[in-house]
Amino acid sequence: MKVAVLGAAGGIGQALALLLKTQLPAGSKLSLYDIAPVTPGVAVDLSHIPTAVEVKGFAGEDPTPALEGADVVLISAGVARKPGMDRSDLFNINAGIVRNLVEKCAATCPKALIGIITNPVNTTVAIAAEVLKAAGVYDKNRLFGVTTLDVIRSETFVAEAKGLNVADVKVNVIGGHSGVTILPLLSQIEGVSFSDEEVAALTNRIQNAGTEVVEAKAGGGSATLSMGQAACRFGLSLVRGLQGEANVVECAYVDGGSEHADFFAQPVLLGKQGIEQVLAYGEVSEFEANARDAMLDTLKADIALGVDFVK
Ligand SMILES: NC(=O)C1=CN([C@@H]2O[C@H](COP(=O)(O)OP(=O)(O)OC[C@H]3O[C@@H](n4cnc5c(N)ncnc54)[C@H](O)[C@@H]3O)[C@@H](O)[C@H]2O)C=CC1
Ligand SMILES: O=C([O-])CC(=O)C(=O)O
Repeated sequence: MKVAVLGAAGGIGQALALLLKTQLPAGSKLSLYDIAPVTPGVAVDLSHIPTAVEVKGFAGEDPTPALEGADVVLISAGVARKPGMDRSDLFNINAGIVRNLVEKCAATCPKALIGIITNPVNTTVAIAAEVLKAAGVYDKNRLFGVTTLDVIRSETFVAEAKGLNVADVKVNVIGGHSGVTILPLLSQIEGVSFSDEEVAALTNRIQNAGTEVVEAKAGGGSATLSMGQAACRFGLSLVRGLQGEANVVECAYVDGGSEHADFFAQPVLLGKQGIEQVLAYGEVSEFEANARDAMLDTLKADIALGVDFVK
């Protein structure tokens, strides 16, 4: 199994690469690419860790050598937020970066599963889909917006608030990956109940958790370490699905035939071809149904921005 990380010299990329070096199955290959000249050095550094995962690093303008034979491509290349910025403020720079990198994926590894981390995810995934369509290689079951950070944040915050073992807390997060489009389905969590005030406060914290990190880092970037962990969890799930493991389920932002929008984050069953089955997200509370319906104009506008950018 070969996993490529594009943006591998960045804050997320390096954390993700470290976790993949130590957690990918034995015999895997890890391919690191970034425009930053340090990237081959990041690979040399990681290569001294004694695991049976081969690491290679590539820098420069062309990601092609890193993408050859890739089964999974995780893209975190681009710029991150500073205080006062919204994720949509990243569009001007990151849209072009994602478009160019996905063009290279289409040409070099058209069957790879592609996970987009680069913000604004609601829009960059739509850009990736249009690029793949234009190249004639689009398969909706192989493209994912990585929303796992919203899931792990929800699990962490709920466990903290309710004094639970975090390993036992599972939360579906649906919608998209910014502000009001992030909707944790707290009503579904087994064995806990929340007051209306708790639901409102927890939902708000999860929706604004990215900003919480951006402000705490005070100009030094956004979430990198927790995102590295989230992307590693998601990337390993893609690999486990590809290897034929049963019952691998993750929430992700996908073109899954949702009644709500062309792309919508919801649980998907992963398999040898990427998405094996898009799963229903289940019963929701009245609060959640209202929040879901209220986000749709924002989400659809974010998607349209990406489609228009490519067309
Ligand atoms: N999906 C999610 O939940 C999350 C997404 N993000 C997003 O991930 C992205 C990366 O964040 P960080 O790693 O913190 O940023 P960073 O600035 O630390 O790293 C970005 C890396 O991308 C590289 N890069 C820029 N243009 C490139 C290109 N054309 N080809 C290859 N590499 C290129 C840079 O050299 C840099 O090493 C941002 O857009 C951020 O908003 C961040 C946190 C969570
Ligand atoms: O908030 C940001 O800019 C980075 C991000 O997507 C997150 O931490 O969820």
